[in-house]
Order: sequence, then C-alpha cells, then structure tokens
Amino acid sequence: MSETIFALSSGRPPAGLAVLRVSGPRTRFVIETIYGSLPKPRRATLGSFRDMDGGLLDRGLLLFFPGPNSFTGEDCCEFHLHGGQAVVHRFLEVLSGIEGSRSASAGEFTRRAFGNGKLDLTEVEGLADLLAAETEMQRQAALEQAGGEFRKQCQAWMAQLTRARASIEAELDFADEEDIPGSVSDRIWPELFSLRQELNTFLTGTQWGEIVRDGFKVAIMGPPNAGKSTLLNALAARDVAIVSQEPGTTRDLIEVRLSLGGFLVLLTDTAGLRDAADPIEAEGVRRSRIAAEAADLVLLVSDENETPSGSIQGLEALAPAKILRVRNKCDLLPAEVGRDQYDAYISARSGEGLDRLVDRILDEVRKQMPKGAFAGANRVRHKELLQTAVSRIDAALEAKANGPEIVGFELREAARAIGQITGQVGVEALLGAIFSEFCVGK
Ligand SMILES: Nc1nc2c(ncn2[C@@H]2O[C@H](COP(=O)(O)OP(=O)(O)OP(=O)(O)O)[C@@H](O)[C@H]2O)c(=O)[nH]1
Ligand SMILES: [K+]
Ligand SMILES: [Mg+2]
Repeated sequence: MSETIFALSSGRPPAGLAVLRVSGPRTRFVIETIYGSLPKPRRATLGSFRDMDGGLLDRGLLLFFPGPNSFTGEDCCEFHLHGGQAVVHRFLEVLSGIEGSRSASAGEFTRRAFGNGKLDLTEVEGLADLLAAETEMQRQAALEQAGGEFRKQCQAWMAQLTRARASIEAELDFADEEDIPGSVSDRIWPELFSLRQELNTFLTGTQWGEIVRDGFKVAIMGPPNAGKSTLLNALAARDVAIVSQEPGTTRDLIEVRLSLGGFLVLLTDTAGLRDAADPIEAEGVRRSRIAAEAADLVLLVSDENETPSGSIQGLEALAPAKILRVRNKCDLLPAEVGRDQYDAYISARSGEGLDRLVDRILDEVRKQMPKGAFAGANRVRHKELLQTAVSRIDAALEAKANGPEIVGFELREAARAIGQITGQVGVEALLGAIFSEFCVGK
C-alpha cells in the first residue's frame, strides 16, 4: 500500500489562502482526525479543523475527492486555510504527526496521477509547462498539451501502426498456406507511406513548438559603440547592461527574457565585433560569434560611423534571412541617409522606431509558424522519438521485399518510439528528470 502524502500546493505564505493537499489511503483518516467526519465528496464544506487534542487549528474549506475520480486516482483532499505562515506551519506539523503520512516530494502528486493512468507523459509534460508558462503562447500550447491533444495524436499513430503490425503478423501466420492469394499485407504499404508523411509534417511543426516553449533567440550584434547595450536596455525596459561611450564595454553575453507579442524572446547583448588586442575583449568577441550562430535572428546594429555590412567579419556565414539590419542613433543623423540599406531605423536612446523594430522581430517569429500545424511536440525528447519512428517506418518500407519478419521488427520499433513519447513503454529512466521539473505540492 502506498504512503499518504501531503504538501502545501499553493504559493509561499503569507498569502490570502493556503491550499494543502493530501493523497493516499490514509486520506479518510486524516479528514476524520482533523475535521471529525467525512464531508460530501467534491463539495466545498466550511468547517473547523482541529489537532489531535481538539485544539482549533483554523476554520476553512474542505474538499474530499474519493479515488479513483481524483487528480491522483487515489483518495485526495484539500484544506483551504488562511494563508498565514504560522497557520500553515502548524497544520503541516499536525499532518506529519498522523501515522502513515509524510510530506510529498516535488511532483509526487503528478507522479501518482501518471502511475494510476490519470495522465500520460505528454500530459504530465504539458502540466509542467503550464506551471512554468511565462507568455501567452506558452500558456496556450501548454494548456493544449496538458489537455491531451498530443496524447490523442500519438494514440492515433499508434493505432495505425498496430493495424499494420496485425496484418504483418497475419501474413507470418499464413506464410506456409499455399491457398492465400497474394499478400495479406499489401494494403498496409500506402497506409504506412501516408503515416510517414504525416509524421514528417508534424516534425516540421516541432521547431515551432520549441520556439514557443524555449523562446525565440535574438542576438544583438555589431561594431563597438553602435548602441547594442542601449538597445537591449530599451527593449527590456530596465537597466540590464552597462552603457558607456567607451568602445569595448560589453564583454560577456547578457541575456534577458522578454514577452513580446505573447512570445518568449531571449534577447542577448554581445561584445562589439572588432579585432580586439585585449584578450578579455577578444574572448567576448569569440562568444559573440557563438551567440550569433545559435540565434534564430540577429539584429545587426550599426551607427552613423558604419555601413550596414561594415567591417563585420564572420557573419557572412549566417543565412541572410537571419539578419535584420538596424540603423541606430537616427536622432543624430537624418533617417533618409542610406534609406534602403536597413530593415529598421531606430534611436535606442530616444525610443524612436522601437515599436516598428519589435514588429519586425515578431514577423520573423511568425515566419517560422507552420500553417495549420499543431504545436504539440515541443521537446527535444519528442522530436528525437518522432524521428526514430519515421526512420523505422522508412526501414519497414524498404524491407518490403525482404520478408515480413524484418518489416514486423521495424514496425514494432516504430511503435516503441511512439510509446515512449506517451510513457507507455520503458521510460523509467526518464521519469525522475521529468517529475523533478515540478514544485512540491503538484
Ligand atoms: N545619440 C545617441 N546615442 C546613443 C544611442 N544609442 C546609444 N548611444 C550612445 O552610444 C554609446 C555606446 O552605447 P552602448 O550601448 O554602450 O554601445 P554598445 O554597442 O553596447 O558598445 P560596446 O558594448 O562597447 O560594443 C553610449 O554613449 C550611448 O549613450 C542613440 O540612439 N542615440
Ligand atoms: K560602449
Ligand atoms: Mg555594449
């Protein structure tokens, strides 16, 4: 029998309310001890909560969710208390004094929900993302995944693979019967072919999912003193990076997380690009180049002293689509100068043109948005397993002439990969990593 666990599920006290959650076989006993009797299931009940000696702990709401119709699948309850530090502290003390109950570790409630088949792994991951969501797009994507959209998608693929495998198995069974006309499995080839297409289309959408979840990476690059750090500060609306008239001020990469138009944007300020004699600055320049390579978009900033491509070596390697040419300090120089050479004219100091620059950045984000595709797979884990499934199906298609045994083997491996996404198949090793993303109380 599993232990009964409890935790503070709401935020850190003091707060208006504190929600304490209990799950496990001793839940009924906990309720009877603290409240005196079992309330009606799933109804908020107002009552007095007492310790073992009858001393009043608090007055609040109690909700009882009998298993299996609860979040974890076990008997669960929630105490809604006044969110004071001492209230919560004393209540937790009383709970831990009840035999057979202990405080929960991070993500343990969700882990039980997974163990009891209440959530599959994609829904667990969606839930983790929902708790971590900082932007509107993250919220929408996480809610969709936590609600089972991606799970349903995986189940549909799994069903197709199972059908194909059943046909192959049938062929194996009938292999030595002479009166079977043609191959039982002939009809699976077009199906497998279109399944592979579908998976590939979906995979192109995963890049988008990653952008939504992990952020769109924008690097600010350019010659020393172009105003890169000033631009970073202006977009972040706070004083993050040091600005000075000394060229070579910025050496380390400085990253800020911004919510732009509902998207998470990771904006990195870099050292001004030049042949630096100072070894520290030279290291900064090296890091700038690395940041540029990792970026989804580079803002190439120049001022009145530089032509847009200027003396910026090493950036030629980037695809032109990845670069927005930004002309800064337009308060100093009329914007008409060099009109067509830039994508945006701004003054990082006065704020002029920044709205339009943000629009341009968002245009670039949306360029990566797949048309009509659903952003359900947003983790490297999903992407890798989907890629495995695709290559196994490819191998199955190629093995057509080599007999049903090989085809069956490849299809089984493809199904294994999909099963790992949802957590149906051998994922023990992964669980620790996934559930550690949660806070205590979830
Ligand atoms: N007039 C004017 N001055 C600006 C503008 N943006 C930046 N500056 C000035 O330009 C100088 C350099 O600005 P920084 O933001 O430090 O430039 P940087 O590109 O980060 O420089 P490094 O880190 O040294 O490569 C400072 O004196 C800023 O005040 C602008 O839009 N207009
Ligand atoms: K500077
Ligand atoms: Mg700087």
